Order: sequence, then C-alpha cells, then structure tokens
Amino acid sequence: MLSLRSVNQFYGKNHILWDVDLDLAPGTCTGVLGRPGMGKTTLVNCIMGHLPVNSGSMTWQESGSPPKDLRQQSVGQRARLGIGYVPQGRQIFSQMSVEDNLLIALLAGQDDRHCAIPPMVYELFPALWSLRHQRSGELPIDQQQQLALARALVLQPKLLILDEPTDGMAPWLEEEMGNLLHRLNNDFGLTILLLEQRISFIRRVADYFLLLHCGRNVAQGRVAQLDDSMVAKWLTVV
Ligand SMILES: Nc1ncnc2c1ncn2[C@@H]1O[C@H](COP(=O)(O)OP(=O)(O)OP(=O)(O)O)[C@@H](O)[C@H]1O
Repeated sequence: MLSLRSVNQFYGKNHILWDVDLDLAPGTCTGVLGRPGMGKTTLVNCIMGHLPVNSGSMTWQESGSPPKDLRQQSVGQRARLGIGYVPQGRQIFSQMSVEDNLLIALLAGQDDRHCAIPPMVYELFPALWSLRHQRSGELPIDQQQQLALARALVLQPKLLILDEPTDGMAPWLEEEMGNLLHRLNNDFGLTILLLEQRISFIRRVADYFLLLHCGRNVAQGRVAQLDDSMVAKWLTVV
C-alpha cells in the first residue's frame, strides 16, 4: 500500500531522516518506535505532505491501480487517496461543537459539498452522537481522543496514521484505545501506522515495528521479534 525507499529529510542544514525505508502492506498495523526526538513525527509529516522530502521515493499503491508517486501529490490529494491522520495532542477545534469538527474535516477533504458524515463514525463512537452539539473543548480527554479519531475517519481512509494516541492517557483508556484500533484494523480492514513510545501498547496492537534512532531505521520486523535487548539498547531513556 505504502512504500518508502531511502527517504532523507533536512530541517535547514540538520539532517533528520537518513535513508528511511518503510513498507506497509494492506490491513497491517505497524508501530514506529523511538526515543523522543528520533524523527517519528518528521517521518509522518513527510508521508502526509506537511514537510518536503529531500530525496528518496514514496509510493502509494492499491490493488488493481497503478502505483502513484506520493511526492507529486498535495496534502489534500493524499487525504483523498485515503491517508488519514490523528495528530499528537489531538488538535481538535475546542471552541467548536463535536459535529462541526467532523463537518470541517469532511468539507476540507472532499469536493462534494453535499457529503455527509458516514454512519460508521457515530456507530463506532455512540457517545459523540449524544454529544454532537457540545463544545468539544468541554469533553473529557478520552472523548476528545475519540473525536480526533472520528475526524480522521469521516473521509473513510485506507491508511490511518496516529501520532502517540495514548499520550497522557490513563491505563484503562489505553486499553480502550487498543480495542478500538484492533477493531478498525480487523473489522474495517484499515491499515494502521502508529507512532508510540509505550512499548506495551505496540506489543498489544501492532503486527510489525520500525525502530528509529537518530533518524535511521535501526531495526524492523514482526513485533514478536522486538525483544528486551532491543528495547534496552534503543528505547530505554538513560
Ligand atoms: N520545526 C522544526 N525545526 C527544526 N528542527 C526540528 C523541527 N521539528 C523537529 N525538529 C528536530 O527534528 C528531530 C526529530 O524530531 P521529531 O519531532 O520528528 O522526533 P519524534 O521522534 O517525533 O519526537 P517526539 O517523540 O518527542 O515527538 C529532533 O531533533 C527535533 O529537534
């Protein structure tokens, strides 16, 4: 579905991503791991088109369609291709109602002005239906996170990218988030790319991992291969 080869990115003269490779097969869930500042968000910003890539390739391919060079697609085109994004810290419009947050995402991503919020969104988050006229900034954190996810789902993405969805969450909410991602992955067939610092969460939810260290992918494979020595070497903050 998405394939990155030798992606390099700079902030000014600072070389941030070094020859990063990534392959996402349809229907899989992949966790990107790394200590703070190792390049996870930068990688996602490159995929979303928020940051230009200096070199390397990014290819989007769906079955039965020719491959597309993602670097040639604008941010809006990438959303229309089916790449959805839940940013770190949620970034919902707190002064607006739940429903207006969803409608804005819908209108921003589609040309058709008469489009409607897909029923699956409120089916997945029934609480948001009851709260649809409430100001979103007044919701508790778990429902704000639901809204951030719902906002990414209104365009019915094929690939959903989440930047630290468990950030600031209590353990029981983390479990709920894990169940939800399992559902999206297994029942709705969404491909998921998950940026996370919580290894337990990656182990519970993801099939594959990519480990970034100083902007380089130093390890990748099946999550079952993510052993304690790798965690100690690349992820433990000293
Ligand atoms: N706008 C920016 N301008 C310059 N350098 C930046 C900018 N954003 C990030 N960086 C630098 O790029 C590197 C990678 O940052 P990035 O945010 O991608 O890491 P991260 O792994 O997502 O970290 P975290 O887990 O803390 O979000 C860091 O050294 C950071 O200081």
